[in-house]
Amino acid sequence: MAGTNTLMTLENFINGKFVPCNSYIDSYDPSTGEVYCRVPNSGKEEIEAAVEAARSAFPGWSARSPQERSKVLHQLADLLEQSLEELAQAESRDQAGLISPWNLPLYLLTWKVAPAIAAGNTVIAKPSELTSVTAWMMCKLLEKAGVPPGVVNIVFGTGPRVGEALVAHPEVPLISFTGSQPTAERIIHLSAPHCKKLSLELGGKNPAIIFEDANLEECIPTTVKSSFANQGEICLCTSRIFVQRSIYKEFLEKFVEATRRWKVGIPSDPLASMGALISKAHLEKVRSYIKKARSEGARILCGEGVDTLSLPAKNQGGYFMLPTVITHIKDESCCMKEEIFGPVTCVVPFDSEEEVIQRANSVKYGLAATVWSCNVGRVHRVAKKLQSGLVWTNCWLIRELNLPFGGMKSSGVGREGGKDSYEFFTEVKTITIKH
Ligand SMILES: NC(=O)C1=CN([C@@H]2O[C@H](COP(=O)(O)OP(=O)(O)OC[C@H]3O[C@@H](n4cnc5c(N)ncnc54)[C@H](O)[C@@H]3O)[C@@H](O)[C@H]2O)C=CC1
Ligand SMILES: N/C(=C\C=C\C(=O)O)C(=O)O
Repeated sequence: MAGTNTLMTLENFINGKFVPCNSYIDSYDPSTGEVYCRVPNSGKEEIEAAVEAARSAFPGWSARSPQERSKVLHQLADLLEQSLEELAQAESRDQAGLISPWNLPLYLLTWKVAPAIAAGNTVIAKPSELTSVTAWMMCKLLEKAGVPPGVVNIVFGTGPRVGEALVAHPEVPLISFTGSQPTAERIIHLSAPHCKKLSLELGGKNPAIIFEDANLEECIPTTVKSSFANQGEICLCTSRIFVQRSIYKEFLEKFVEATRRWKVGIPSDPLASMGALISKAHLEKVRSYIKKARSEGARILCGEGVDTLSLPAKNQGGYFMLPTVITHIKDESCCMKEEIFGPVTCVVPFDSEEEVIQRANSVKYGLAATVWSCNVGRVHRVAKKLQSGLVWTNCWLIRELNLPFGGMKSSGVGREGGKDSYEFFTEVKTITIKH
């Protein structure tokens, strides 16, 4: 870090060294709306240097045995664990290549970096310009962990400038990206001339299907969490809740009551379940969906425009909003079709199993779904018919990192995690020897 007034100033990490940049962009603290850090505005020049570093480091790193690489990764994991509190503090401040988004910054970065280098690759990572701090903090641990210079290079900056320079570089053969579908389209376009290998983890419009025999005592708190965890800014969050008509009224009353208890607060508030959204522009985008729903005749049962949010004076400029529940909305509404990526969820009734499967599958996305029922046969039947890369039944976000992770349809291409990451980050070679 270089000191500039009181603002934290990040530097790129290339070939094992922190390198300053010619220009910088401001990064905002979402809980106050104030600039708190400057992030390198890197471009082609920095990508050239990072590619050269990664290329030079590759022969040595890939020649090491898996056991040697594993030792280094375990050392890095231990160091990250020792810095957990510091990293959590930093991430709650800006919360938020391998091209990663802003919503789970360090998790999504390490989720890609670890399997890539474990398999013997060298990497260039570009974290989101909105949440770069914890990636930069991790760079400080790489040398200590024994990661040789050039094996992990981190270049900060915007998507159109440095992201595109990385994606289009002819010597970068493989891209793992998590983010939005329009950006994925651009990455496919830019990488097509080089036939690059791509892994794309994109958005979702995830349904929760709640049958009349569901255990509501478990289903309601879990569905509040699946809708509003991390401000609804997780690609796996629920945003369409289908409830069987016979329990619709009871479910809604209890769900709205539980949503009102989902406390919005500042990062230091230990009772808060939800903080500020990532940016002013994103907050406005999320609010615009609620406005649209209202104009279509939908009802807002709690949250935005209905309840009052009280915040300390210094956080009045922060990007906060209340968790919001929408009902009386048509399946054709953009709120039921598009990824909002905020603390907004729609609740609608259904009558039959066939009908709800068809409606749940009627969007372009196919990432995650939950199914709630005590009938084991039904749970299996429905889970099988859902067009969804991940289905949780009577639970949400139970994660085993070795299981395949990824979506169908517009939710992505490929799977990551365990064996799938290993296959993505390696090439199979067939050698036929005649003797
Ligand atoms: N995992 C997910 O499903 C995520 C979905 N989103 C969705 O995307 C919407 C917009 O969020 P953004 O942060 O703008 O997502 P984004 O897709 O624009 O950004 C994700 C990453 O890609 C980079 N990027 C952007 N344009 C690029 C380009 N042309 N070439 C290479 N890299 C590029 C960004 O700098 C960032 O590191 C959200 O509202 C949400 O709906 C956002 C983040 C994660
Ligand atoms: N990829 C995302 C979340 C992953 C969560 C998990 O692996 O459990 C995302 O929100 O972009």
